[in-house]
Amino acid sequence: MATPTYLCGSKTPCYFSKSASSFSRSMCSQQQKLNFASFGGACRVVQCPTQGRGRGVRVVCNVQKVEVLTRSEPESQASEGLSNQLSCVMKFGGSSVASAERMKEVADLILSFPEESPVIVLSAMGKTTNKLISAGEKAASCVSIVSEIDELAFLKELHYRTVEELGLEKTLIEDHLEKLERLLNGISVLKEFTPRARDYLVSFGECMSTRIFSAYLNKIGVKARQYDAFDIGFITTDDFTNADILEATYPAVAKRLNGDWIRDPAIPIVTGFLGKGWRTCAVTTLGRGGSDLTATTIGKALGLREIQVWKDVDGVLTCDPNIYSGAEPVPYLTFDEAAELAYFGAQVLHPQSMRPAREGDIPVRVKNSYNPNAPGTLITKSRDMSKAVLTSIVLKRNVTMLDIVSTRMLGQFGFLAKVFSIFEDLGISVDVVATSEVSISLTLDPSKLWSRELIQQELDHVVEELEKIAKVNLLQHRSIISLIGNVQRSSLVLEKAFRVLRMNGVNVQMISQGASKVNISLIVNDSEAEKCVKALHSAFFENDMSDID
Ligand SMILES: Nc1ncnc2c1ncn2[C@@H]1O[C@H](COP(=O)(O)OP(=O)(O)O)[C@@H](O)[C@H]1O
Ligand SMILES: N[C@@H](CC(=O)OP(=O)(O)O)C(=O)O
Repeated sequence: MATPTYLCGSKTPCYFSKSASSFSRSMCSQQQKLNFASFGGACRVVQCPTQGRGRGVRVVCNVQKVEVLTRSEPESQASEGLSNQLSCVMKFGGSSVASAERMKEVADLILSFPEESPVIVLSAMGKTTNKLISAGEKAASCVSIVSEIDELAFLKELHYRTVEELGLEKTLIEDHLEKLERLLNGISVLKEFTPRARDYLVSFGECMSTRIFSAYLNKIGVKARQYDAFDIGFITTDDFTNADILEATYPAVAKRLNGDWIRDPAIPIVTGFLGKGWRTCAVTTLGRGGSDLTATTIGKALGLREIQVWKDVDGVLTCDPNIYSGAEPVPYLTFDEAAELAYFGAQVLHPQSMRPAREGDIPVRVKNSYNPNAPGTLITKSRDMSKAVLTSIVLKRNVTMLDIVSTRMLGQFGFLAKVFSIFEDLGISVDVVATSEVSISLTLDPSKLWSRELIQQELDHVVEELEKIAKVNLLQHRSIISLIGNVQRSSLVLEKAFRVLRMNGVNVQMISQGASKVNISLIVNDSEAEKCVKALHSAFFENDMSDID
């Protein structure tokens, strides 16, 4: 490690200043090489202890110009360099905090924005949530000796190794891992894995990742404070595995985070994905990928300047990179576009996450924690649509479609109302709809069905109820291809899309372009869907568009 040269040529390290928020370089007489008590590659507001004006001189470094010489052990008053207001949210998903190495990189990344006082939202490490769910399923079904469940051993090893590699105490997560094992034992005895137990079980992932990361920041001298979302006012419905945030959350979260920040500034490290059911007071989860929603909720609650969601891709892409590796980042999106995209299956954002951001009118930036210099995607209320045709193609697989034809003659009224009241009574949400006076084609939202794991019984029941008033044709294994873009130019989009589909021998079974100004949905067979997405991507994003412009 290079020998540090301290601020103003001092032989002792510089101290972090109290409440310094402005830079007064002129106060520092010597402009030589500075070490601003850097941590993790970033520099912060510091105080010069030896400079002529004595302690209390406030200096904010210009990060670009500062040469970082050491990762010095900082002084206890590190947090005092933080500004007097929280400024943004930075959410890091599981892929961003999958290992000790990644956590160090994320810490460096956060500290490379010294002008920010962020709220950090973290997901569970890597695939922890999946592992917890399969551990719960095994405990409930086949395995009687819980300690033999592979996933439990994996999670223990991952978390203890991470703690060790970060130079932290095992005790930090020991309690959680012991409690986790006891919980799995309970599930194994009962042979029952209810949605409520499932939410409590998966909460261990975020509870541990945030404790580890917060302890690491404190270790490197950045004052941080861990929060469990269910303890700081994230109040939700009691819909375990898919809970909705309730309004009371916003003032409660703002009061807690702002209050603590004003009293004793420390970077808040909040568990993503989790809440507390308002009736049951039990831990709930916000649906898979729900940490994005935690981030936007905090952004709105605190009225922050920006919400950043850090992923493992260069932003929202023109299609799922797992379907087509040539997908390109989309630089700008509106909240409406992003919401449709997420709702119709783009895994990159949680379907509900745009709502708080839109309500609070807070820009959301999707960035790549593996490639921070990539510009990412900026999501705002509006953007220049004059040149926009198609923004992104989204695929939602394994969708169930229903063709419902009234058994009565033409001219009857109330048919649509009757059909939809059946769905309402059964609590099933409908995705895409196309209607005539006597027939309806629609698709059912699979996530709603999956989350309650009642797929077949529920479908049978739906059909049974509908058959009282109509002929019903149930079609499974369908896909929705959503063309997200400028529906003001729908004729162009449709002309090109249908030409591509015809050339690929694909028949569209249903089409919907409704009130949404940004989405045209096409239903095709699951087996043809990927081929369609690739062909559409190639036609819209890789070929010359002049023939349709
Ligand atoms: N249109 C899309 N744009 C970007 N990523 C997408 C898209 N569709 C699917 N994905 C997938 O979403 C992943 C990122 O979302 P997610 O796994 O929730 O990230 P994280 O765990 O970091 O929050 C990407 O790795 C990519 O495979
Ligand atoms: N850990 C949760 C919540 C989440 O948001 O995760 P990620 O940000 O890694 O998608 C999940 O896997 O669903």
